[in-house]
Amino acid sequence: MSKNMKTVLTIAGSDSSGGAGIQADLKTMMAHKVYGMSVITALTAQNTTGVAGIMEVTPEFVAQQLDCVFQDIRPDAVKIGMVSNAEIIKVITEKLVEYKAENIVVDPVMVATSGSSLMQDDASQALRTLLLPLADVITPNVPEGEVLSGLKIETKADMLEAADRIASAAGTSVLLKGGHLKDSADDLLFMDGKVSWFESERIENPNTHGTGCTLSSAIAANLALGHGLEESISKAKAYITGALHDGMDLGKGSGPLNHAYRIN
Ligand SMILES: Nc1ncnc2c1ncn2[C@@H]1O[C@H](COP(=O)(O)OP(=O)(O)O)[C@@H](O)[C@H]1O
Ligand SMILES: Cc1ncc(COP(=O)(O)OP(=O)(O)O)c(N)n1
Repeated sequence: MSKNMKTVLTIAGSDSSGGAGIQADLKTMMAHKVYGMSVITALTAQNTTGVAGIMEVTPEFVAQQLDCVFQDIRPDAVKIGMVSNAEIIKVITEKLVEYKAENIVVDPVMVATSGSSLMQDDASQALRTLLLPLADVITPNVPEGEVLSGLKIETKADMLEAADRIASAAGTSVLLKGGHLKDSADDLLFMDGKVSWFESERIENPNTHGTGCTLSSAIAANLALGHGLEESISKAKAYITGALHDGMDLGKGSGPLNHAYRIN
């Protein structure tokens, strides 16, 4: 019996194709040998070609799931992904405060790479004012970074300005991911006014479904394992790069990653 098992909770949407959302999060946690738990905010009918439908869970049932988790197995870290409306964001915020949750990673999921919206328009304000300030780190991609900063992001210099702005507004660390830029796949951490780049080669692989979910879950898993934020990001970046390199090819569109890629 392992008494030292670390635990991570994902609060996110379900992806029926298993490449993003809750399914990607739990697979990533398993690959990191931490115990994964899930609070589901929405069901999506989706595959590698896009999102066909969304069924939201009621805020009351999200609260009930959170109570069940926190009153029994306390998570060492929490990852938050798809939270599609303001009421769900409000209830998650209240519960995280009530239970004094630690090591919170928020991936501000707004639009899937396939183009489908995963957040209602009125939720953006609740995200900014309620949830983002609670996070230890938030992990926007370039389009999300543009919405949160109000700036166009085309270069690494733009990334720096946008991350600075988002960090000041939310009062937390920001990992701005560079996967949507053309020439690099470098991610920028803005933490306490300090800038760190996490660099990797750009891998020519069209199968990138769920990269953001996977990265944020890997960061949460590493935080739960006791690593600091920079080390957790560095390890998560190595994991995502390895999984992309693995070259698994499933489905008719942008396929999922091999989450079982071996971690050193
Ligand atoms: N083609 C690629 N080659 C290498 N790393 C990539 C590539 N695409 C994305 N990544 C990495 O995957 C992670 C997720 O990034 P990104 O694709 O920007 O987020 P999202 O999936 O939220 O849109 C980041 O660490 C990013 O640098
Ligand atoms: C249920 C669900 N949650 C999040 C996403 C978005 O996943 P992400 O890793 O940010 O990026 P893409 O898969 O869109 O590249 C999703 N599709 N479904």
